[in-house]
Amino acid sequence: MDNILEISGLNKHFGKKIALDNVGFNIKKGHIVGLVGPNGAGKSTIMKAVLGLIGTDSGQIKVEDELISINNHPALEKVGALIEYPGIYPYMTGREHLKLYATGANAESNIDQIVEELEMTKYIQMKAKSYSLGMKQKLGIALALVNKPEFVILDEPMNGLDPQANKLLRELIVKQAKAGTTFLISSHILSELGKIADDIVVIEQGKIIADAPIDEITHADKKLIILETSDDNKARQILKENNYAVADENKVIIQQNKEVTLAKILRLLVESGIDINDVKHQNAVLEDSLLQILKDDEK
Ligand SMILES: Nc1ncnc2c1ncn2[C@@H]1O[C@H](COP(=O)(O)OP(=O)(O)OP(=O)(O)O)[C@@H](O)[C@H]1O
Repeated sequence: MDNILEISGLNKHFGKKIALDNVGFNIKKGHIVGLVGPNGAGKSTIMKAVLGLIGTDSGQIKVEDELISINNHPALEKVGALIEYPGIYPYMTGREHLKLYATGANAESNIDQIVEELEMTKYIQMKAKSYSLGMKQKLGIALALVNKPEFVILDEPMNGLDPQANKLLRELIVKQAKAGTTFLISSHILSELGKIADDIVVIEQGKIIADAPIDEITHADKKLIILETSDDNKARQILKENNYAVADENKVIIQQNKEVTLAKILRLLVESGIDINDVKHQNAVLEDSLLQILKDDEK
């Protein structure tokens, strides 16, 4: 079986509010999947349903081919999770928290390993009441990972982390995914998610509106050409008159593809008396692609 998670036809109401509307998607083993969408779209609700923390009205969730519900979650022994704010007790040390969670014969060495990997050694023996937001967040991530689960669900794991901690977390996630661990991660920090995700699932108002490999979502095959010219306004106007799709920005930005080549664009502009001062290439970033997907869906 290739999929670690299979969700189909999932519906959930909170009173009259539809939180999940016929949600379905699968996650392949060893993949890092980003779950993205606006505030209140339904990301946390999906994660809680997968963890059997909330019931749903209808639909199916399977982890490792086993059905999950609020009353039945045998497969969840293989799952580690950080959902919203980690439950942290101020008068316990970080290490005591990890001891509460760690199970199995290798519990102590697993604790040592995750503390070292997340660079928490300096403060792991201190009471959690002295922890900063980022230190608490790291402890929450450590709790999700300490038992080396096969499937990890992280809701906004980058919250409160500084750039160095973010990098550490990214590297750890990629390393574990290479070793076979699967990740479902929600984050509003798309620049961070975009660096590690294999696949992206986009949710809006409870509906899945896109579900594809990240290269497809960001059109990695189509680069942007960014020009600096002697007259950017005139350059944009000429390109538009010649049916090129030009972004309405201060710069001159055109999406490159098989038909739209740099050579054709430069020739057209130079022949129109415009000097080219600089040419840059840029891959579309996840944030822009997501905004476009949400805009298209609105239409
Ligand atoms: N316990 C609850 N009672 C009532 N409404 C809820 C409850 N939990 C979630 N909702 C509603 O369900 C919808 C989806 O919420 P959810 O927390 O899943 O969104 P989200 O995508 O995680 O948002 P964010 O990015 O802001 O964290 C929202 O409209 C929210 O108000």
